[in-house]
Amino acid sequence: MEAEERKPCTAILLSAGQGKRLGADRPKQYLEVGGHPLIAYSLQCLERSPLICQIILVVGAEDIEWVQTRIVERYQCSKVTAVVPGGKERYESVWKGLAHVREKEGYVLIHDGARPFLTEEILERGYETVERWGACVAGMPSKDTVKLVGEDLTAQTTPPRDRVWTIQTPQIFSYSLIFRAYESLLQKKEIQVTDDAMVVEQESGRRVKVFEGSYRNIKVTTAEDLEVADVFLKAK
Ligand SMILES: Nc1ccn([C@@H]2O[C@H](COP(=O)(O)OP(=O)(O)OP(=O)(O)O)[C@@H](O)[C@H]2O)c(=O)n1
Ligand SMILES: C[C@](O)(CO)[C@H](O)COP(=O)(O)O
Repeated sequence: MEAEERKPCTAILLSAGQGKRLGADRPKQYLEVGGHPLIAYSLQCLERSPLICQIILVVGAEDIEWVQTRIVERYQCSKVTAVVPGGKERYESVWKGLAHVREKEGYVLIHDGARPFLTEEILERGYETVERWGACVAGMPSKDTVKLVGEDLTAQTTPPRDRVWTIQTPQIFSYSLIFRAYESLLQKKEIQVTDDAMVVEQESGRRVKVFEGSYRNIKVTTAEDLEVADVFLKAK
């Protein structure tokens, strides 16, 4: 399909986390790895992609100015139309980003700024999937056996491994679906969600399709992940 026939897709790049599990002196997405801040890698991939029309960067309130000059201007990201403050939890940051989407007839792609290895191939696969399903997430088959474990740390059940996928970002939805799902979520008193697909599953009952991400598309969460990211970047 020609690019001009395609619906516009807005990216929300999440960068308002504090990186507590990594415990560096600043949020992990701003640590320099391979000569650039981690956030710069996925940001540049989104900037270059013909599939993305607008980028919304959601950052800590205290980092807005720094991100504007040291990231957006340094990497000449002309698609970034808004650098906005996030919330305490990831879902709050997504909600704040959704308020700045211009193309309400199109798609919204949500990506973790702490996942530096986004590629055009992943974006292509995601876009093709969202065109068919309206809601999709990147994932990969689990290489390990997964067990649900009780509070006493005894194994309770072992789901068949060929049905277990670990879920990544990007997660892509039609704007109306994700906006309504988040609007409904935020009415709740108790909120326990760890990704955007969960919000859609819970609040709309819609099935979310999983498409192939990449085993390289890791999220930098702990210090070991930073070492892995460094190795991947050196191999590039
Ligand atoms: N309130 C939050 C929390 C997370 N994120 C973003 O969501 C992504 C995935 O979150 P995670 O790895 O959990 O990052 P942190 O919240 O920073 O990590 P931690 O839980 O260790 O503090 C990251 O790009 C992070 O910046 C966000 O925008 N707003
Ligand atoms: C959205 C996500 O990256 C999918 O793997 C993940 O759930 C984020 O979780 P975290 O608790 O913010 O690390």
